[in-house]
Amino acid sequence: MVLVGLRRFIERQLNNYNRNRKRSFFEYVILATMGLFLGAIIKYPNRAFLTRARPDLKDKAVKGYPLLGNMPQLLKNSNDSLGHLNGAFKHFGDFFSLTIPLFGRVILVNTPEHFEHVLKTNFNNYIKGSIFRDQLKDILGKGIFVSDQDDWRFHRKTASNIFTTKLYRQLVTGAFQDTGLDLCSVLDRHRLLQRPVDLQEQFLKLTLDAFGKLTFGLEFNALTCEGPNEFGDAFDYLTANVDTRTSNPFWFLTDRIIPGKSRKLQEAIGVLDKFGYMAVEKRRAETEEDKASRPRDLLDHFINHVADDGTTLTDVELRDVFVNFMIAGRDTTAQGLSWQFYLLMTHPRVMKNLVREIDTVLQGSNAYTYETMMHELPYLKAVFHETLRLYPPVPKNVKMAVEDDVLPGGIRVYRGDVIGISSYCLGRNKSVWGEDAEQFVPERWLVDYGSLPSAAPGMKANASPFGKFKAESPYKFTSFNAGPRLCLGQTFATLEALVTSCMLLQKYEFKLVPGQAPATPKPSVTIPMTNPLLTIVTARE
Ligand code: HEM
Repeated sequence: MVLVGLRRFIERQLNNYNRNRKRSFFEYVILATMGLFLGAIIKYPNRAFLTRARPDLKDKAVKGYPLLGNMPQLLKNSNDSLGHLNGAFKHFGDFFSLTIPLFGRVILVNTPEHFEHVLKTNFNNYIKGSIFRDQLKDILGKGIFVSDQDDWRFHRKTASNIFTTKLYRQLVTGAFQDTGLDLCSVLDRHRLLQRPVDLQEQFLKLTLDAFGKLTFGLEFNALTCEGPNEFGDAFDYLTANVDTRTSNPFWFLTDRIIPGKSRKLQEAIGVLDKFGYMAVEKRRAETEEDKASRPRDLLDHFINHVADDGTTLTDVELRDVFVNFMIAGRDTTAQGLSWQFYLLMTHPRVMKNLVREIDTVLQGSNAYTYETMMHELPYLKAVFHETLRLYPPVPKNVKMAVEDDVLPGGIRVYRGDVIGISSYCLGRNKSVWGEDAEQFVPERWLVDYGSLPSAAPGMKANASPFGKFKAESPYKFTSFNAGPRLCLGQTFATLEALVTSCMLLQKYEFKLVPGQAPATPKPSVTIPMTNPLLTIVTARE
């Protein structure tokens, strides 16, 4: 249709020209628009409009389309964006560049030196920025994940108050065991009915219950109540749908055009709002007596904050705190546990070693103390870290340059450029992790592994036979981020995952339901699995 119209229009113009006839105003406008369009195509033959030509990146630029740059490729590959990103690094090496309309130039980097530069050395120059904020503001509001500079400092400082060793000591012997026991009841029910269980679903319920209660005083009871999980479902819908905004710069239009999408988004956001405001309202209504009867939690710290000018946080700001922390505390650890159990079930040798370590160290007890979890189970810690290396719950991230800069290796960055970093790709980079980078090998995290006889002199009878855990530089293992914005919940998440793993592996054996396709990451801002993790659970002999 458009092409036929265009052809007729050109024919008419040629006739007019031959007959020396005057053109209408409308025809002049169309001709001028066509001229501008043609000029723009000549100016931006293979990159997005309004982006700067970068001859210095010629060999590192993914060839794009006139005016649209690399947007068509991103949209085409959006079902496996991590796989394609990883493939591009394999092709281009340590860095490459894309252009996207409205987002501008994106430079993607993939070495520890680049991560260190962006996340620490020149931290102040690389902010979340307006593109990222706009994409997420209807969900995350002005919370910690989308804030920069003073706003971010306020959130970080206020939240840091709760992440103390005292809290961790209480959690490992209290709340984490309580939710672990609830999960065991669910597994027992499935076991007795000989029904497979979706472990991914159950881990999401576990972290929701633990985090909701500990930080905002909300009893979700997701594990103990069967039936739909209103909060969890809304959350999953949003994280999956928001991810498309990173590859589609016109998301603000398409979200409205796709039938029903805008309504569904609003409904899901409404569910988060409902729970957020409920937590705030409940807390504001508490008596002094109620307050004294429970430990201070995250919401207390934010609700009691008084700024220098005497103002306190509004309900909307507290709702944003709620949503940001729920996304941090629920999805990440649950996904870490899901991928860990998947990898254990598909690597029986590792599973066997891990069960041996847990049995040796804990001797059948539930002495999940802070010290035991942090220092006496090196193989378990290695398994968890190796899982997060291959399947980081925050697999990709972007930063925006405030000023011109030069990255390691001499890569020029101009103000407004976007820097893309991916823990998923760095974790699979062979020049960083070795030829076996894409294999699941927990032993890479251990020292003295295999060199100690099982009962070496001076060794405790219940010491782990697997040596010691060796932490990596946070710029090489970036799954918890690094620098000033290092994950605030790193120890919290590690302890929750370790206690839960011990409780489950002491009691049960886990086998994948046969015939399932290999697990793959589902497109999302985090890294859920595409399909349920259907598992057969049996009691250990
Ligand atoms: C395996 C579990 C977890 C992983 C892999 C993880 C990873 C990360 C990553 C990569 C970031 C940086 C995100 C960004 O800048 O956009 C981050 C930030 C953060 N995480 Fe975690 N996280 C985990 C669990 C948790 C938990 C359980 C909590 C809360 C208890 C938490 C609290 C936070 C907070 C508050 C931030 C923002 C820090 C800041 O911007 O200063 N995380 N996390």
